[in-house]
Amino acid sequence: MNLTSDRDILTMHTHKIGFIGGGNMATSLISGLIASGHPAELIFVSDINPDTLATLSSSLNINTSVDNTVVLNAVDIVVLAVKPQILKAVATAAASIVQQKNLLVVSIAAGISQTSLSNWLGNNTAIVRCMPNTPALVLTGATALHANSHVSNEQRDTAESILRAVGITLWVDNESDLDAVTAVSGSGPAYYFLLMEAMEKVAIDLGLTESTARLLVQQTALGAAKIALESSESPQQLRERVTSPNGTTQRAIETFEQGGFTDLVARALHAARDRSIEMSQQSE
Ligand SMILES: NC(=O)C1=CN([C@@H]2O[C@H](COP(=O)(O)OP(=O)(O)OC[C@H]3O[C@@H](n4cnc5c(N)ncnc54)[C@H](OP(=O)(O)O)[C@@H]3O)[C@@H](O)[C@H]2O)C=CC1
Ligand SMILES: O=C(O)[C@@H]1CCC=N1
Repeated sequence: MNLTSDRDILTMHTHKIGFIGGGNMATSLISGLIASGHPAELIFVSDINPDTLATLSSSLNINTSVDNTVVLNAVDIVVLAVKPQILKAVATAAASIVQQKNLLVVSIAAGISQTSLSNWLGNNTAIVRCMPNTPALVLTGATALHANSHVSNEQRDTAESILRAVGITLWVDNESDLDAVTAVSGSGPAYYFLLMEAMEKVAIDLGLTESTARLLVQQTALGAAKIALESSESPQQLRERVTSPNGTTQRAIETFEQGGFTDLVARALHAARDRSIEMSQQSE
């Protein structure tokens, strides 16, 4: 947790926060909020799936309803956490309560623009669009936020303090930067998991047991991330420190580069960024 002031703590612990959609991301955010001290009784979630709600209710002791309007009526802030494809229907149905109660709306949907959200929720709605990531579950999330012109400074602080309870936060002035953020940190955990998945498989092929392979891969990922965060050196310098001349790492890195690793990473992130833009255009 990275709270910076008593005001942050007060803000996040007294607001009634609602989540529409109780899936992967909402669960990460809610778990993180509770782990960081937000009272469970001030958290409300709605979802179309009663089983999802039953699990959330029993594991986290929060308020649940299959009816989105029950949650909208109960809260001060609503986090829209459904899939982008169904956000239009959910937002349009929420619009009258959002306007009536002047709710602050926080959208975590990838590729849904401020323009679309305003069109669906009402043009004067205070909307913070943000892009978190799943490490929020373990209070190590990274979230970029963008506020529209109807969001007051106090509302900016409130929205940020919710996300800051589950990791680091930063604001982007240009909404279009969220497309790049989505490609880097929104989708990013999956890239590291893909590498871990591949390394684990090969470690087993090389003769290690499954449990040994997993433990070594996990601890190596943790160690690399920790040293990168704590060191003043760049990733390139840190990589070079591991790479003894003509040693094992050099052989592996050369193999990665011969396979076009850096170019492949570039193509993957461009593809994710382009998909985010495409989704925004399709939603408008
Ligand atoms: N997953 C990630 O890493 C990240 C996701 N995001 C964004 O977060 C949002 C949620 O993603 P994620 O949590 O992965 O998705 P999930 O599918 O896990 O969660 C969405 C939930 O909403 C439920 N739902 C569907 N229709 C409705 C409805 N009409 N009213 C209420 N709830 C409904 C779904 O139920 P059912 O499954 O039964 O349809 C599901 O439980 C997306 O917009 C995504 O772009 C942002 C950053 C990272
Ligand atoms: O894959 C997606 O579209 C979402 C957005 C970022 C992570 N998951």
